[in-house]
Amino acid sequence: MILDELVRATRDNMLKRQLDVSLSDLKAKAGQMPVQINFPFEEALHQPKISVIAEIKQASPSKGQIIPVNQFDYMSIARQYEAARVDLVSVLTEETYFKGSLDILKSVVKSIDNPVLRKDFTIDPYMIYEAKVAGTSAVLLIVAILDDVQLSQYLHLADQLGLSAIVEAHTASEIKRAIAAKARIIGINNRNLKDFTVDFKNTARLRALIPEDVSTVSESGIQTREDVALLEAIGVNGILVGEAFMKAKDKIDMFKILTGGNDD
Ligand SMILES: O=P(O)(O)OC[C@@H](O)[C@@H](O)c1c[nH]c2ccccc12
Repeated sequence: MILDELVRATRDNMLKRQLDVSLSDLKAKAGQMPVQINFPFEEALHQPKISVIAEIKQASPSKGQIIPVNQFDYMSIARQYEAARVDLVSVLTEETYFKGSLDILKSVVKSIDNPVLRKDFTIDPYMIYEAKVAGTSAVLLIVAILDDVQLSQYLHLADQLGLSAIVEAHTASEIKRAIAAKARIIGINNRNLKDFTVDFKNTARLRALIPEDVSTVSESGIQTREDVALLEAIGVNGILVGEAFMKAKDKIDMFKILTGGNDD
């Protein structure tokens, strides 16, 4: 299964990074950083309109290389997202299949004011400290690759560090586990990570299981104004859009298309 392979690669890469920077180094650095007690990532999801999380990724296991390597000017893409007035930015940091990195993340965080999500296969507290030290506002916790103890421990650690967490689910039982772990943001992944199919109907069904006081983000496969209108009708706080933005020559235009032109 692809998810097992992603977790394996993530662990290998993390072990390599640990040779350079130990957990205690990271903890010491994190201890010197301010805790963002206002959780800006969550604040940005609490608006009357749908919030847009624009993602920076050059490649993925389902699509391969999304844009040519020489067009992957992530600093420029980040600034275009900011100029388009997207609400939040997500940066893929998984190295092997998504060709991301912590360096990309750090550069993006420094170059824009938007709260930034570290998008990765979080499998160890080490990665949550890395996200904190990189200056991000949120991490991703994927229910399918964590047990219940890890899920609540990692949520608690993120909270202590002043980081928000998108807890990602794809099935009804995963949604239940996310709620039981007291997730404040649940990401419904429209893409099935086993066969890569995208299904908004599944999302509509799962949305109904999430209580009103939990924010919902719809993730993956969102390409058109019609897709977004459907998700607005289902009622989600935010959408996470990667490929459509990465392929768009004009990010400002794409933002206007997706949101129906209301840039308030
Ligand atoms: O490029 P898309 O189809 O708009 O999808 C973005 C995002 O949802 C996708 O990158 C994603 C969703 N969940 C993930 C978990 C890990 C890595 C990546 C992802």
